[in-house]
Amino acid sequence: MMDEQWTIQAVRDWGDWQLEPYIHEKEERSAQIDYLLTGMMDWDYSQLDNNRYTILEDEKRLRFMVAVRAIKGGLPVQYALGHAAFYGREFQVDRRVLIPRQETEELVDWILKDHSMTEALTVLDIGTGSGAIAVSLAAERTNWQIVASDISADALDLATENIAKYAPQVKVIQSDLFEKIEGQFDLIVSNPPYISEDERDEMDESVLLYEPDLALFADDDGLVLYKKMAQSLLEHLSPKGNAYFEIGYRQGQQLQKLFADLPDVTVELRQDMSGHDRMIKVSRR
Ligand SMILES: C[S@@+](CC[C@H](N)C(=O)[O-])C[C@H]1O[C@@H](n2cnc3c(N)ncnc32)[C@H](O)[C@@H]1O
Repeated sequence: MMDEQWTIQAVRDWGDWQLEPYIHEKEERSAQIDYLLTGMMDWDYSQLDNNRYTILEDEKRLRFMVAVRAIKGGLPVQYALGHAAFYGREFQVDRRVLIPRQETEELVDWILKDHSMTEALTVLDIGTGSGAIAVSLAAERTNWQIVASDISADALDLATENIAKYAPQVKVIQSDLFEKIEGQFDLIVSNPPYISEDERDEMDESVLLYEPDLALFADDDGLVLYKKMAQSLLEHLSPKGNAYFEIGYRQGQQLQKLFADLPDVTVELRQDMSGHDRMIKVSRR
């Protein structure tokens, strides 16, 4: 039974009022509400603006209200919606995987700018999570042979859905770093967990509460997985191959040194759009 008629603008205002005590900045509240509505309606932002006085069907209004209540409890909007935007595509996400971040899009961009479609490359993505990196590369470079790996079977179950949707050619392997990986690759890419335990206090509560620890934290000041990958990197990187890593903004100097100690490589450190050290490329000479 339909009790009330709610326009899009009315639910937007309701959402804003609900979230005000939790998300203090108006702009941030509006961004989350509009992200939720466009995602639910499968609209772009101009459609949302043009449909302000459209009546929202009851089932969608209830879904929106449930999602807003979950966001009030700290649930990231992408988990509430069930998907997140990454490099122009919507990836299914839930609490099994990290929500893919903008900084990681910059890493993908670096790789794509370095390598055109004319090169037929083999690629390994270590710690694929939702599959965001592997799928984006595979969708943009359809002739590349790409393996997506993760230690987490749960993450790989979800990655498999994103792979099926956008890039069914990507192969999936469950592996602790290189443990189950055979052979060499022209490109190795990884955005491993790199947050040190003592950074917990600086982190958003919603990240700590909802995103998987396995995707966030690493021992040895967040460096342990890079150190392990460095040990086997040259065994798995083709001659003239390149490896790209996302890194924590305080880890640039240490990681540059770690990789530069490998024989016959060059190392390049790059900053993200905010000017923080964020990515490293290791090239075999
Ligand atoms: C920071 S998330 C990155 C997810 C995705 N690649 C992205 O950029 O959005 C790190 C991923 O590494 C995985 N991981 C953690 N330890 C690992 C290990 N020892 N071997 C392989 N994957 C690991 C986690 O399960 C998680 O999916």
